[in-house]
Amino acid sequence: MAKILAINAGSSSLKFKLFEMDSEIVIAKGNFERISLPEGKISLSFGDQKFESSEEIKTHAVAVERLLQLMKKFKIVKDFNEIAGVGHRVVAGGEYFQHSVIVNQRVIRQINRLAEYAPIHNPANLMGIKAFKKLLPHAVSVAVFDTSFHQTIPKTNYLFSVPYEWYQKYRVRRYGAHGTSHRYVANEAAKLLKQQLRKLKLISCHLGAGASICAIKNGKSFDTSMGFTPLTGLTMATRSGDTDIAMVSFMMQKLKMHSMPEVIYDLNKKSGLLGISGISSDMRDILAAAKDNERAQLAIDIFVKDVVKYIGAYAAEMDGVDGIVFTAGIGEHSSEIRKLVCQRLKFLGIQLDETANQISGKNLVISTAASKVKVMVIPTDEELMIARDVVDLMKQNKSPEF
Ligand SMILES: Nc1ncnc2c1ncn2[C@@H]1O[C@H](COP(=O)(O)OP(=O)(O)O)[C@@H](O)[C@H]1O
Ligand SMILES: CC(=O)OP(=O)(O)O
Ligand SMILES: [Mg+2]
Repeated sequence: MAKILAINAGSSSLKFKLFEMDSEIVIAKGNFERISLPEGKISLSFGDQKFESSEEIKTHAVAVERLLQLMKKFKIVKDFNEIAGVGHRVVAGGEYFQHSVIVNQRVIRQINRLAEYAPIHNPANLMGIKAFKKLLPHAVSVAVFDTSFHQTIPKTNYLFSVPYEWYQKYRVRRYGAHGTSHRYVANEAAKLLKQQLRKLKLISCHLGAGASICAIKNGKSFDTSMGFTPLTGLTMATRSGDTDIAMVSFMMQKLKMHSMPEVIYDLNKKSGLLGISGISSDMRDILAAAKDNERAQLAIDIFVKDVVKYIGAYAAEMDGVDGIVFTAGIGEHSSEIRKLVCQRLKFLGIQLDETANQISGKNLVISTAASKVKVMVIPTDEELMIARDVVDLMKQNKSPEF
């Protein structure tokens, strides 16, 4: 038995869970939301106690600092040395990290090198790793990569149609992201449907601030919407999703920018829901404004269209689909977006159960019994997957705690 901390830094959030392992009991959990937006939100729960606060959270570094402060203040652990292992989500592992690993100096250097593969994520992930290594030097530190699950994608689906040498020499290819989440919900979906995962064709829609869709065939990632970096695929909170990259040099000239990365920064940080609506990157703000704001409505319409487009494409690629899963911030909580998507999937024989669709944050089938494809809401649990990987690695390394 040991206490394991799982840290999940997303683009707009920092989530954590403290587990008692192997029992998987959650001792404490929390979410730092709306990082770098007005009205940041902190919510923690531990035992029967709760703490909530609205405060500005400028960066992920501020969130980590505040988390440590609150853990001390509320004595979430009596002594930090009780924590035997800390697992961190790392978005990009390239082809280098096919599985989770124990972090050492070499791993830190490699994650740093891979920052170009996830420029707005890997640096925040690394900052978390370093902060906790400093605080808990004796705990085993583990990196769990978003890209690992997608290593099963066949070449036809991961290669871009660019000179083949780009892949051979420089490993330019589709890596995808959110793999830990897609892997988790696929397993839960099979349980919910009481079927064997290896016999199912699933489409997992991870719709958060970052959003990606994954075609999962026989339990394995078969295709996914994110590309070389997490910039492509769907319209996201601040990311453009699919675009024509020829616009990059064109816009560099028009905006009198000095380098391509400046334009790519705008595609990562000023585009998507924020870029279209002009009001916010947060779907909650956009839904609230849409009634009398044409551009907010347009942002919703484009987001929904993208989700529908990828579901259609992946159903075609897999030659059918048995189940569609909605997960992550928008997918778990917005019945409105789920309804808008499902209304446009009637051609697949999908029928939404409007009452079931009111669910938020709980595993549930939200399609009717007659629906040809089962639609599900499954709250993701990247933190649990991270904690399990930490324990597995600790056992392999014969850590005394296990
Ligand atoms: N009730 C809700 N309705 C619509 N969108 C929501 C709701 N709750 C959360 N969201 C959206 O979910 C996003 C955060 O998703 P999450 O998966 O937690 O983020 P991250 O990508 O940072 O991990 C927010 O940007 C917000 O737009
Ligand atoms: C990869 C990615 O987009 O992650 P997040 O959704 O947490 O921003
Ligand atoms: Mg996330």
